[in-house]
Amino acid sequence: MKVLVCGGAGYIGSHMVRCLLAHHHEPVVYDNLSTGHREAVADVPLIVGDIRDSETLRTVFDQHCFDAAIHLCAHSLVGESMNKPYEYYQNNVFGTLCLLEAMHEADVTKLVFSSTAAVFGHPLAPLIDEEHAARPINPYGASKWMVERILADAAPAYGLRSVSLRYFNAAGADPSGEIGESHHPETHLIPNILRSALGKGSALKIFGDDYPTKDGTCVRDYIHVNDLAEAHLRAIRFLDQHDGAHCFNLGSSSGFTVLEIIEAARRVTGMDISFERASRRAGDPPVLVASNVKARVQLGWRPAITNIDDIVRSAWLWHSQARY
Ligand SMILES: NC(=O)c1ccc[n+]([C@@H]2O[C@H](COP(=O)([O-])OP(=O)(O)OC[C@H]3O[C@@H](n4cnc5c(N)ncnc54)[C@H](O)[C@@H]3O)[C@@H](O)[C@H]2O)c1
Ligand SMILES: O=c1ccn([C@@H]2O[C@H](COP(=O)(O)OP(=O)(O)O[C@H]3O[C@H](CO)[C@H](O)[C@H](O)[C@H]3O)[C@@H](O)[C@H]2O)c(=O)[nH]1
Repeated sequence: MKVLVCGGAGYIGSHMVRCLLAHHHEPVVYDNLSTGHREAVADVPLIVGDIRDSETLRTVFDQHCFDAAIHLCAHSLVGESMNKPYEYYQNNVFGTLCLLEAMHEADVTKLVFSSTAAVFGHPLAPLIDEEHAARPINPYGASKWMVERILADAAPAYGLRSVSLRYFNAAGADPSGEIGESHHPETHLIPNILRSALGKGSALKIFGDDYPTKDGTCVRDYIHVNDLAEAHLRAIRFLDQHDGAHCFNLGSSSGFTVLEIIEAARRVTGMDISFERASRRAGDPPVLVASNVKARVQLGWRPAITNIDDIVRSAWLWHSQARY
């Protein structure tokens, strides 16, 4: 397959590109490099462009015959989205509409979209399945939910086949150590812990230790980035057999507290990682854990890397020798 990977120079996108190559597919990356890295996709065609630039997109679709598109572009920081909602809706909703229109004109009918656990807001159940109500509590989650709604309307109107993959917490890095997570500023927990172990960045802070969880810190479902990539391939194959708009929650179905992740990092690095206790971060739900039953049954997907130390170890390999 020839696959357009929008946002392919980013953290998850660059792992997606490697996964496509490993399965002998042909990825073409489209990315404005706002948070992505040219070095992360050195071996594949990279078109530097913005999804909101319809003219450039049209040229790309004229020049290539794609079997499917994977759309990972977004602004994706929850806290920032509270202060800059226009920018979030502009990039995440308007940008997606530009891509969808270009796909429609080019008759590309299969899309895998990066959605998020943030569509659920404050969860009402310990394991979140696809029946759980979507009630986002910040503009980032709302923008992703709006796109899911647009995809549902696009199916009967234009015949667009789509899968929205709601990632829980993407984590880890490719075992080659050649690509990994590199955001500036970095807000995610595992990179912040490992950077702190390396003496980089500011002191590690735990945001809130008074949540109703076993040790008072937030629980998250960490899923290896290569397992996420694999799910996209399965989603494209699923769309060969199914029309309509579909969604799947992608997680491991087990949760770890912030303190447990720090413990895992201590075991992996052999270092004593110090931290400060800070107040809660606005918009953080106490617990977010996926039920992955639907993805297992309908996509035949199951995470291969489930041990939290293995996930943290793969991230450590990257952070201890990060190339970009
Ligand atoms: N990292 C996570 O834990 C997580 C969890 C849930 C959902 N997601 C979603 O997954 C996707 C990828 O996340 P990531 O962590 O790899 O982020 P990232 O910032 O590393 O990657 C996003 C990529 O999209 C590009 N991009 C952004 N806006 C663009 C535009 N208008 N035109 C062209 N390129 C553009 C960026 O340059 C970057 O390469 C995002 O949509 C994010 O919302 C991520
Ligand atoms: O330096 C840090 C960083 C994070 N945390 C805590 O660690 C947990 C995980 O935080 P991350 O920032 O790593 O991840 P989030 O769960 O906030 O966000 C992730 O999941 C969201 C879905 O809820 C979005 O999709 C988002 O893009 C994705 O990064 C949270 O409780 C957070 O408060 C800290 O204590 N210290």
